[in-house]
Amino acid sequence: MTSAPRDALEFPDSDRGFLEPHLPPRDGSAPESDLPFTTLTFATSLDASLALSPGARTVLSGPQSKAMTHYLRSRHDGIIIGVGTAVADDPGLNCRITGVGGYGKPGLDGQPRPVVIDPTARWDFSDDSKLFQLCREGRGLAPWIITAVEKPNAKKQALLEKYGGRFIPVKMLRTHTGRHQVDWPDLLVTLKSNGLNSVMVEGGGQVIKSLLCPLYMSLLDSVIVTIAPTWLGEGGVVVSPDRRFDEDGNAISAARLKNVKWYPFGEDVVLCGQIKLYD
Ligand SMILES: NC(=O)c1ccc[n+]([C@@H]2O[C@H](COP(=O)([O-])OP(=O)(O)OC[C@H]3O[C@@H](n4cnc5c(N)ncnc54)[C@H](O)[C@@H]3O)[C@@H](O)[C@H]2O)c1
Ligand SMILES: Nc1nc(=O)c(N)c(NC[C@H](O)[C@H](O)[C@H](O)COP(=O)(O)O)[nH]1
Repeated sequence: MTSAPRDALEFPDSDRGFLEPHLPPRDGSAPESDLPFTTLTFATSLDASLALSPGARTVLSGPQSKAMTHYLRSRHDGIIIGVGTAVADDPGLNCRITGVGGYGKPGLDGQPRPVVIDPTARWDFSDDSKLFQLCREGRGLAPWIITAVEKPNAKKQALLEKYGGRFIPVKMLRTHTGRHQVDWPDLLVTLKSNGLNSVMVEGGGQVIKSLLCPLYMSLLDSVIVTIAPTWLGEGGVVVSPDRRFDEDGNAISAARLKNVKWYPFGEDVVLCGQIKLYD
């Protein structure tokens, strides 16, 4: 073991057991499936906000649930975020649990692949971006950027490739409001065929909303939500999927979990479950 960096987090064995039924199998996802094991995980306030505003990095998780999120990162091959989160947070998207590669262990074993959905390749990353600092220090992997642009900016591409990352062009649909919409099954199949047997989707709001729709929610194998005891107030980035309607036109819930377990964790509570599918 090499010594762990100062930002290393501890996540004791005694805290790990409860998560096991909600995690990808240790030997990878079902080999016969084209899809990776897919977990939706995020932290929310009591008023369903992920952040104070779309551009604001907002700490919600307490120390224990933050360490839990990093443990989840060690148990997935990839982390998916939207470009809004990349721009707002300048994230590291690595795993900082003691014992993984770069945190007490040589190599990058246990480090997930960051995957950023960026339809127009607008993320203006540079050598100073946190992700690349971590790559230089041997503490994280370079991102894959999922884009609808066929020929992204050559300078950005060179920088990305210098660290072992890349742009992955995919076909995207457009919503009725003109927004890009990734074809989730297609993206997940692409990620699995590139070696990611499990992925966790961390957010932000638009990414989560796009998954929690009738067309795509069945792709989720597991949902793990940290609920922090705070209200962020109006103007936050809210997790609020589109409503569904029954055959009589009455509004019904947008999505619901089944097999639910609640675990108090420090001052937070961690909610684990699976998407309940409707007929
Ligand atoms: N609390 C948490 O767990 C958590 C997690 C992640 C992000 N956040 C916060 O959320 C905020 C960002 O959320 P947001 O909703 O503004 O941005 P986002 O991260 O969801 O990114 C939005 C952008 O990503 C792309 N995108 C998203 N979904 C897509 C899809 N299905 N198809 C194609 N492109 C898609 C689009 O370009 C869109 O403009 C930040 O403040 C961040 O700190 C919090
Ligand atoms: N679990 C969790 N609790 C939080 O309080 C919070 N703000 C996030 N946010 C999720 C987001 O996807 C990434 O955590 C950030 O983008 C930063 O990532 P890093 O920590 O730099 O690796 N996630």
